[in-house]
Amino acid sequence: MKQWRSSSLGYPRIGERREWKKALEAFWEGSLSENELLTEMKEQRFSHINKQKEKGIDLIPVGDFSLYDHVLDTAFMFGLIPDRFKSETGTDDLATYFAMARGSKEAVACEMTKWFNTNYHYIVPEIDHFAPRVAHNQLLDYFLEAKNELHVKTKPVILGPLTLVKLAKGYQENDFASCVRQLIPHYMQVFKDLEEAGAEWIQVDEPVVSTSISDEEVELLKEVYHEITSGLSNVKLLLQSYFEAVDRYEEIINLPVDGIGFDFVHDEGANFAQLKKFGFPKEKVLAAGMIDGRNVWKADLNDRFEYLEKLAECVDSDQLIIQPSCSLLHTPVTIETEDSLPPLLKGALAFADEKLEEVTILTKGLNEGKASIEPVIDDQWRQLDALKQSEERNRGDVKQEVSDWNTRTPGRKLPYSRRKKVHEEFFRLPLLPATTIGSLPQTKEIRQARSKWRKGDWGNEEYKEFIERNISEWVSCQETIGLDVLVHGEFERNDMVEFFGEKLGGFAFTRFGWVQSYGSRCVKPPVVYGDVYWKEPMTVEEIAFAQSLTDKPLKGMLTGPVTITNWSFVRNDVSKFDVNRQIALALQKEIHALEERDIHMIQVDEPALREGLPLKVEKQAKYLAEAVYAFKLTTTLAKDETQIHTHMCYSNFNDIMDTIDQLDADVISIEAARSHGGLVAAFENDHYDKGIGLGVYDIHSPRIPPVEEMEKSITRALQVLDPEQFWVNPDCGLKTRNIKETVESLKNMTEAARLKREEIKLTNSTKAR
Ligand SMILES: CN1c2c(nc(N)[nH]c2=O)NC[C@@H]1CNc1ccc(C(=O)N[C@@H](CCC(=O)N[C@@H](CCC(=O)N[C@@H](CCC(=O)O)C(=O)O)C(=O)O)C(=O)O)cc1
Ligand SMILES: N[C@@H](CCS)C(=O)O
Ligand SMILES: [Zn+2]
Repeated sequence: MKQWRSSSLGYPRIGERREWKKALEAFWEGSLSENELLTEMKEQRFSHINKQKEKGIDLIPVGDFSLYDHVLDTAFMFGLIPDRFKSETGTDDLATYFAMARGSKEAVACEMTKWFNTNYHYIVPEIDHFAPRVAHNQLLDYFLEAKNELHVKTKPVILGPLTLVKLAKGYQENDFASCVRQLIPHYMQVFKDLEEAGAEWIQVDEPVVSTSISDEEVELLKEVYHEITSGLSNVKLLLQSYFEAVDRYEEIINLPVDGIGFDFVHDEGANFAQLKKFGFPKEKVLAAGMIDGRNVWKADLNDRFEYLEKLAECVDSDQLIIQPSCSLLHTPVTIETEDSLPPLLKGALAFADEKLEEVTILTKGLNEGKASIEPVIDDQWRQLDALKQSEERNRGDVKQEVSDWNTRTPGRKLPYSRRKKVHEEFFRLPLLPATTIGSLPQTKEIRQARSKWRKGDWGNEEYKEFIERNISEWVSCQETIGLDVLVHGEFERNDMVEFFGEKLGGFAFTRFGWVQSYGSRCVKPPVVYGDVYWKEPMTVEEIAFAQSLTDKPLKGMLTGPVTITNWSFVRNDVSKFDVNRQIALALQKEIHALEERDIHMIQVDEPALREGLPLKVEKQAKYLAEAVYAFKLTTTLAKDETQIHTHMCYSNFNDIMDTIDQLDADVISIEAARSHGGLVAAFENDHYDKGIGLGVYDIHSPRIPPVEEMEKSITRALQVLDPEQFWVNPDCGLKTRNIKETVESLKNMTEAARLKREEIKLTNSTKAR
């Protein structure tokens, strides 16, 4: 008699061949009708359910699928539609939904930001005139279609009210509880509908419980779940946490819900330690996240099984559900189609489908006894062990170099105050130098050219010529626009991380290993499977070529060690900090190679530095110290005249100002346009003295910002920053913008810089008189 059950928290949306992305983009371009889109999406939803069923998953989710983003779905379902999107055609139509995500002619899109410490971006709900309602119970539709057409009783998944409000903006901090309370009746309505439709379990995701939460929030959790569950009779609620150990275990396990889901992978043993110490309520179901939902490695099934046996001792039979640690949104779909990976590596990999198989294997082991899964355990262990023993994972030279640095303190030779003088002399830049962040439009033509080259339709020479033609055109375009520091445009790069992954030793890259980054945009994180080392110059040819075309300084472009680590799938047999250091040493050599070719302004991008900040406050200092160490290790050997830039975006930086300072970069460009002066305010209390470019326009929007708007933003920044330290630049790279938008916006930006420069000179000369 079967006792234990398997479950899935969420399945990747994008499809094995990114069918989801392609359908969405075809719809936005107008080549697919709304009906065709919805039909195609339904087919995909069904295929995900069927696949999970075939894998043997007992509790299959619905509501994890989305037409853009699940946070947006939840906000939309509860009618949280900002006034600017309220169209004549009705507020809950598809056009409104996509306008919130992507903007429209009439209204700028909702903000987008990082989903906890992942590289997935969600649409930030806006709570302005807060009047929640159930606009449309989409979850019920999903549940019913699966029940009626596939005869599968699924498990609806929804983002819980505390997390929804926590992730939203537009309310005062002390209105948090009131906003959550106002949502309760509407959540209850959604749950009641599902109950009536026959749902057995509803998974309510409350990942906020895995962050550092306050006493008031814990009290609110109790109140909310007490009220919600008191209105339900048959359907069971499972409160799901992930990405870390829960912060307040004792209180969480006593919430009046029927089951609690824990992450037993990313908790560093803390969930289990608390479970041992405080026990687990007999009447509740423990949903155990046993398989890592965020990496791509096969699990050591023996270890996982023994762990499960220990858990099984703590709960009654029938009370344990086995599942991945989080939604599989963060992993590629399947390893099956990867035909060009080294066999040693492929044998050790598991993507979403394979992870679900691991879940069902563990479940089988519990139900039928370990002997029933012993052959799989052994086979999997052999494959992992072969990789562990491989040369790639045991490079003495790399390990030695990292440990040699342990006795030295990385850092620039001269202090910033002296480097500044050297750089003034060396570059002779005007006041408020105007520059960009690195990438220029990655047009369809560029992507197609790369595709032809990869397929072998184009040879190396043809591709090189094509890239050089783009570089030449854009160098002269940047000169015409009047930018003071130029970039080569990153045309040769598919992605700022994957590109380096393809060139560094110890990395592998997949063919179809895509994961959703935001909306229809995907990334293909490279896999760090061995010790990382520099093989040969990776960026020098293109950058030196660009420099040869101009007398203006050319800013070389590298992706920093922390970002490469955070946006790759990293081996799990050593710490991420070790991987950071190995990558840093490889990049150190790239900086040297750039200097050898007379590139003396080098940007080391670290957009993912803030994103990787641990969710628990007590772990943050160590992470930040390691990030600073890796950055300094990368830049430590740079010559005095080399000006090191860095760039950060996609996060809120106010809380890591000290870290930013400690990086000791000569110049930082940082996203600021979307925070409407919020970041500038952070500098009011800070004594940041190095070069800084607070982004003066939002590159995510196709809108061309007028000169006056950017002038205002410079003026605002100069109220707290010295004109001597200020740089003028957009928020982030321009790869997703088209050529016209880019050129027009940059013209306006340089004009704003010029006008401001004139104004400052005039004021200074008046003062001097
Ligand atoms: C700065 N950002 C980044 C993040 N993470 C990264 N790893 N990289 C980043 O740059 N996180 C935070 C943000 C997220 N922002 C973005 C922005 C844009 C994209 C994006 O445009 N993704 C593309 C895929 C990019 C890519 O690798 N392109 C390949 C081509 C791949 C492809 O689709 N090939 C086609 C053939 C092409 C053709 O013939 O037209 C095929 O295989 O079928 C390349 O340029 O070579 C996307 O389309 O989603 C992502 C994150
Ligand atoms: N240099 C990169 C940084 C993106 S965060 C770019 O410009 O795209
Ligand atoms: Zn950026």
